[in-house]
Amino acid sequence: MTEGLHLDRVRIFEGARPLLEIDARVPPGEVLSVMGPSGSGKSTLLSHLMGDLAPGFRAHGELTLEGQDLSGLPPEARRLGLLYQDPLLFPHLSVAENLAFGLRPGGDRTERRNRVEAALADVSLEGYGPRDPATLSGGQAARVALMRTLLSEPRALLLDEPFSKLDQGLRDQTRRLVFDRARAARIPVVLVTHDRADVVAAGGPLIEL
Ligand SMILES: Nc1ncnc2c1ncn2[C@@H]1O[C@H](COP(=O)(O)OP(=O)(O)OP(=O)(O)O)[C@@H](O)[C@H]1O
Repeated sequence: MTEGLHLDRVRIFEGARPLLEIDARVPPGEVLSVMGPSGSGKSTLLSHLMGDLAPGFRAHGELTLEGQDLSGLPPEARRLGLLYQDPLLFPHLSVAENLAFGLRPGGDRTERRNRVEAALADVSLEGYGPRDPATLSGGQAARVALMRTLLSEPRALLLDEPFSKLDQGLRDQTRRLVFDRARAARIPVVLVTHDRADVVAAGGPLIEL
């Protein structure tokens, strides 16, 4: 099987200290959940997938996405989407400009604007384009961040506790949105979380570090 994301005997060391070892296959549209105590290396694993390990860490093993070996690729060539706890919208750009930032190059002005507007409508934020991101609620900002990431057409989605700051109702709604979108786009997802409810909602396998 060459589809999806494969982590084959991936081992990460912090200096000489073994930090983690993981072996997993994530088919398109499926969510692999990763849990573990603080400091067990969950965020480091995502950095490794992004091709952005901090100095002092090294990794062995193979990372393959859609049959392509990721190891030799710089972060931007991997085309992965990463969402954090904080939406990290650019404060000096409007909501629409934040979304346009996610768009891949190409298409004329009208087409790009239409795609941004469609993305806003998709998450019930019609008319929010000109807004300053600072005026958005937590849930609205999370939806904009998700759409900005999806507009970049990532080949896989990496989630670092993206729901943990949302209140209960919003958390359920936002995670459903993320998982549904990933399934529809058939992109594999790696979800780092401390919340068992995320794992249940994700419906895929769980690895505990
Ligand atoms: N940028 C960095 N530079 C140096 N060491 C780091 C860096 N980021 C993390 N570490 C170290 O790497 C190890 C793993 O940390 P990591 O953040 O991956 O854990 P985590 O499982 O994501 O923890 P948490 O649940 O608290 O977010 C820890 O020993 C931590 O101190």
